[in-house]
Amino acid sequence: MTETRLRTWTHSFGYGLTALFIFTLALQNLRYGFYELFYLALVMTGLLLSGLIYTLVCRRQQLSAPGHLLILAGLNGGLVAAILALNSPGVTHWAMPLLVLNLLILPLRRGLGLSILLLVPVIGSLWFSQPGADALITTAGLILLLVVVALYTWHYDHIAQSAEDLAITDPVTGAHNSRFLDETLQKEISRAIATGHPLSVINLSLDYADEVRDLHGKVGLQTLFKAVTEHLFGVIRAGDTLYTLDESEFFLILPYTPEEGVRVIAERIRRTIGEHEWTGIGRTSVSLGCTTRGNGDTSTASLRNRAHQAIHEARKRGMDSAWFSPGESVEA
Ligand SMILES: Nc1nc2c(ncn2[C@@H]2O[C@H](COP(=O)(O)OP(=O)(O)OP(=O)(O)O)[C@@H](O)[C@H]2O)c(=O)[nH]1
Repeated sequence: MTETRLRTWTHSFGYGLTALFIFTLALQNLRYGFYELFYLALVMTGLLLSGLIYTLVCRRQQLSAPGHLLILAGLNGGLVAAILALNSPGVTHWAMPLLVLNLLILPLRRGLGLSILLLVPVIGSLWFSQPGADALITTAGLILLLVVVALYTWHYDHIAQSAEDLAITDPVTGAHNSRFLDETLQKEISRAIATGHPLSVINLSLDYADEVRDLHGKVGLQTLFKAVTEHLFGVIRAGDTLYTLDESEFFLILPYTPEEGVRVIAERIRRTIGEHEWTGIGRTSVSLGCTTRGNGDTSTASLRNRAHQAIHEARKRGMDSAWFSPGESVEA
């Protein structure tokens, strides 16, 4: 299940169950003749149902739907106004489902902020209208509920972020993986088209990887691969992104980098890798295929293929070299 769909389900259940709960309170207050509370609960039920409808209408933009903040601010504000106006101690308990709903639906910081804004007047009115011991127990209950739900939300966000990082990261090298390459490259191509800035890429391959594997085993090759990854992270500048494709191939996306720039950085990478003494391996070298986006390049495939072919050209020239293939240009 995607995050968007999961959120649509949880938001719908959250609004739906809270609406049912508050509507039950409305009926109970009607039965006992507390008409002000009955109308308050009815308005809240209406707002909760509008939240449910909004969730279903915006189900494709659930992660960024701004209307939830308005609906929840209305619910929280309405309850605070009612607590202050009605002076009815029982109403403070209605804050409990709202605290949970704020944190279930809004991003953690906003949910926490809104809940604290709700809790301050609720707790104030408790201490004003109830005996100290009762107020203390209810205050402790409300704060405990807020802390537990906030911690749970934080924990969920943390796990979701880790899962997302794992999905786009190579577990051996810590660089991004090939799955994330096309997604990022397409975004960078669109950005380059929109802004007119140059975009270059480098496909980079370890020379003699098979020989390294035969001599030092799979572990030796992996160690070298990891060390070269770290070296590359140290050479490239902020904004460049590095991807590891298989156990001997890398890809670099270099935004805002023209042909002269990619030639400079490719040569720097080739030279520094060739000069380095690699622990357990000794000397090694790389072949690099570079290209810069031409105005005919609108897809990731054209840039990736051209950079890949440029590596073959570099290898034909005897390894340890960089080859640049110019981009495709079309008449405007
Ligand atoms: N994307 C990218 N381009 C680089 C990098 N290093 C050099 N370049 C390109 O090569 C050009 C010349 O780089 P340098 O020889 O380091 O000269 P520089 O004047 O210090 O470069 P900057 O101040 O980084 O622009 C830069 O303008 C960039 O286009 C790098 O790490 N990443």
